[in-house]
Amino acid sequence: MSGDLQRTDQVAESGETLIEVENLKKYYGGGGVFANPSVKAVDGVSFSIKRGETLGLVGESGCGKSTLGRTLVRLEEATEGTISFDGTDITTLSGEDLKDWRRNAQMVFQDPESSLNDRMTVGEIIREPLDAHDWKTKTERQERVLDLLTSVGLREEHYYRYPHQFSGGQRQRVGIARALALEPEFLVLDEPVSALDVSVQAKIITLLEDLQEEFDLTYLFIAHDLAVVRHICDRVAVMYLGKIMEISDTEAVYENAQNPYTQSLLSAIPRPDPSTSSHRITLPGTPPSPRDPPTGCQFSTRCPAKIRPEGYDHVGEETWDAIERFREVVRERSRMSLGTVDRLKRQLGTFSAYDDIDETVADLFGDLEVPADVREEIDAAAELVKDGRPADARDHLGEAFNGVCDLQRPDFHPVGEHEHMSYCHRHDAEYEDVEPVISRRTSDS
Ligand SMILES: Nc1ncnc2c1ncn2[C@@H]1O[C@H](COP(=O)(O)OP(=O)(O)OP(=O)(O)O)[C@@H](O)[C@H]1O
Repeated sequence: MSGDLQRTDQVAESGETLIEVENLKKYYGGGGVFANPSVKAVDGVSFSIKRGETLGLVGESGCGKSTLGRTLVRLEEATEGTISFDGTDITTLSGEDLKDWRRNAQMVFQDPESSLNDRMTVGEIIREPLDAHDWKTKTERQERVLDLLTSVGLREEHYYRYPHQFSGGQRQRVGIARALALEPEFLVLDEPVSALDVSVQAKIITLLEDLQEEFDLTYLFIAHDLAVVRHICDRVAVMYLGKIMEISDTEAVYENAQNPYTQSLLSAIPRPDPSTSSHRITLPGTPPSPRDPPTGCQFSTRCPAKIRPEGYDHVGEETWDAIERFREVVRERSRMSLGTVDRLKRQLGTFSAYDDIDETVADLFGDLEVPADVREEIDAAAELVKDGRPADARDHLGEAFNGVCDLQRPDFHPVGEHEHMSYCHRHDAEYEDVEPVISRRTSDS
């Protein structure tokens, strides 16, 4: 861990920004009268990466990590926003300018199995980008490939072998050598070790760290594995449904998370020191579809610290929790056509047992004390569902129970030293802080 701290200090000392991302969006599809709504894979993110640092990007599957990484290296066109690389907005580059810039930013993919062309030798694979960019002479390219093979811990004689003759770890070394061929400054490492055995993972991580030092590289490190991220990254960004929820120095995020989503993610990791306080937070339901994200905070449908609207102080925590779950059921019903009911029931897991809405209501509220005003709204919504109008039921519940988290996008608030930022309404002075709310709600359950 001391090595990590040292590295953070070095980066902080240099402090020069290499990449500055402003309000970046990447939407897929949409457009046209009959098209489905677009998939909002990345939905307005802003952050920067300093030269020489490793920024980790974590979050559940489908939250937009790969799309963000691919957009940063222009494998995807941004829908909106800017990516300034060393002061130049690269979202508008085209032709020769784009080709020239591409040398600077490369990507290493998760699956070394499928990302390497099995009909080419390892040497050809690594040489390909050099050929494509007409890099120096043929002999110099050959020499460059031999140097790269050594740099990534392979041997010169591997030049004439084929990827299928290699182990997963060796193939990933080839992928890394190829990414380094044109001497880039920036690498997006998209789950570079997730497909490898644990013992091999450590070797590849060490290699990436050594290469970073040797070639002065800047990394965006995308990962599911929070332990790996903690080890290798100087700073971490936490993503949910296309949005960055929190970003700061790695230790600040792991030891002093401010955002309810980050706290939920981290609460799932067993802590080495059981004496430190932590609450296990179990998130209800599944993330909403990026085609139909919530109007307010992206995390509002599952947030353990969600702000209640005024006028409901008389409702107990458990009853309020049941209201939120009921809203989730109705929301899901409003999204599906009748033909997809069965598929949805299977997907919804805990909600799958509820064949009709009365049973759902009985199951969620049966044992609870439900004030009359709440009961009235729930019953009215249940009637609308029975009438085959789940969208009206959803709107009815919205009018009754929507609060600021449902209705408004939060700001990205500074929440501590080292440019620690978090996306949550609770950082507004008028609301109670995240921590006491979560500890109260999780100790009640
Ligand atoms: N080419 C595409 N066309 C349409 N939708 C896409 C496309 N690529 C990704 N998506 C959608 O965008 C969303 C974000 O996907 P993305 O792969 O970026 O997430 P991720 O966090 O990297 O997930 P994973 O960890 O599983 O790779 C998902 O809903 C995905 O289905």
